[in-house]
Amino acid sequence: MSSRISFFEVEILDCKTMRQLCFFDKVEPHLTVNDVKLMFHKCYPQWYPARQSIRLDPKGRSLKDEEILQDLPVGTTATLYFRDLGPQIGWTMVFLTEYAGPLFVYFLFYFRMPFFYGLAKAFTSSSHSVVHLACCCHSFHYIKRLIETIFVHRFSHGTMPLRSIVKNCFYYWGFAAWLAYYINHPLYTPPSYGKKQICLAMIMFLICETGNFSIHVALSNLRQDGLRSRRIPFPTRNPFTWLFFFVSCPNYTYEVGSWISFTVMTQCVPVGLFTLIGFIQMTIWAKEKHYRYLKEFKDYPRLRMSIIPFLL
Ligand SMILES: CCCCCCCCCCCCC/C=C/C(=O)SCCNC(=O)CCNC(=O)[C@H](O)C(C)(C)COP(=O)(O)OP(=O)(O)OC[C@H]1O[C@@H](n2cnc3c(N)ncnc32)[C@H](O)[C@@H]1OP(=O)(O)O
Ligand SMILES: NC(=O)C1=CN([C@@H]2O[C@H](COP(=O)(O)OP(=O)(O)OC[C@H]3O[C@@H](n4cnc5c(N)ncnc54)[C@H](OP(=O)(O)O)[C@@H]3O)[C@@H](O)[C@H]2O)C=CC1
Repeated sequence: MSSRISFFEVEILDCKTMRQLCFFDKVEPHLTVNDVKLMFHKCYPQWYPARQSIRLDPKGRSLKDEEILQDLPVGTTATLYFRDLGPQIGWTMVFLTEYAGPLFVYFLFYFRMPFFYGLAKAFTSSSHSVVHLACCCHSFHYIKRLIETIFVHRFSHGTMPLRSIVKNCFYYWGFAAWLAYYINHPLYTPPSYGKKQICLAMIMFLICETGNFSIHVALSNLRQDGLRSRRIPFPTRNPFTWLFFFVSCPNYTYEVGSWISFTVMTQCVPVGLFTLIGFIQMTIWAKEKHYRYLKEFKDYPRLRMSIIPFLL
């Protein structure tokens, strides 16, 4: 550590080419990585801070914005490496686009706009109660996600890569249209076991939605002090969070549960496919997150799996 140095010299090299991009002398030691990013941004206006990854090692981890220069293991001349993360989009914008889209798309089919099922069926309504129930559940799910995005989540990164939003929107918007087309189709047939199947699925759906919400609140509470670091989440007094005893990402477990319930309720193949792809993606993320917890926290509870208790 270089706590006795009065000023630093900071050079920033390109991660890939090792070319020097800029050099600052007389940099105050108490400045943070974020301050360095702002200085770098002045030299390169196209690379705003959220687009920058600043590292000590070209292949190492990105430094956190709040890390202080004098606490870094560097000499009087700090050599930092820059990587362009590509265009970024704010989280709130991302989620609003991702979740408002399916909500809107679904209604187009529910209200049977003239161009979907022909003019004769335009603006007619299904005689099956499950179709209306499915619309309520689908809308409830995405309205809940919108509310959580605005009022519950506390994200660590300010932004997300633009490419991710394209992928996510393709998935959400595309599937919303596909499954809404079949569920609201005039020839749609209700589930084989009728009311029993629908009621059971509805109860499961509500349990999973409540569970998912409870986990989001528990995760958000881990950052009540305003710090953006990751901590070990533990079960709280809310029984829905007790799934933390068994898995690292119970919010994903509940999310998959909601979509399985919706599949059972509607008995519709595209919904099942949507659920399967979501499950695969969430399993990949849950495993990555689980291994990161194990690496980062030596006292991480050993009983936990990634997404499915005792299995996966
Ligand atoms: C009919 C239609 C069919 C379609 C079929 C398509 C199938 C597609 C399936 C897709 C399913 C998606 C469903 C998703 C639904 C959701 O709602 S998910 C909720 C939204 N969340 C996301 O989309 C996750 C996006 N998040 C990320 O991409 C990452 O969190 C992150 C922003 C990239 C940060 O990663 P994280 O692991 O948290 O951080 P690090 O460990 O620090 O970094 C890992 C590497 O990523 C680089 N990086 C970090 N931040 C950014 C950034 N803002 N932009 C770009 N890159 C970033 C970082 O430098 C690391 O890279 P390396 O240095 O190379 O290791
Ligand atoms: N239908 C589908 O296919 C999918 C649906 N989803 C839904 O979207 C929701 C959000 O997804 P996603 O963002 O991937 O979920 P995460 O669990 O990764 O994150 C949820 C929130 O909690 C924060 N967080 C997570 N872990 C910790 C921790 N250990 N300490 C402190 N804060 C933490 C995150 O911050 P940060 O990560 O910024 O640090 C973020 O704000 C899911 O729960 C699910 O309901 C998600 C994926 C696919």
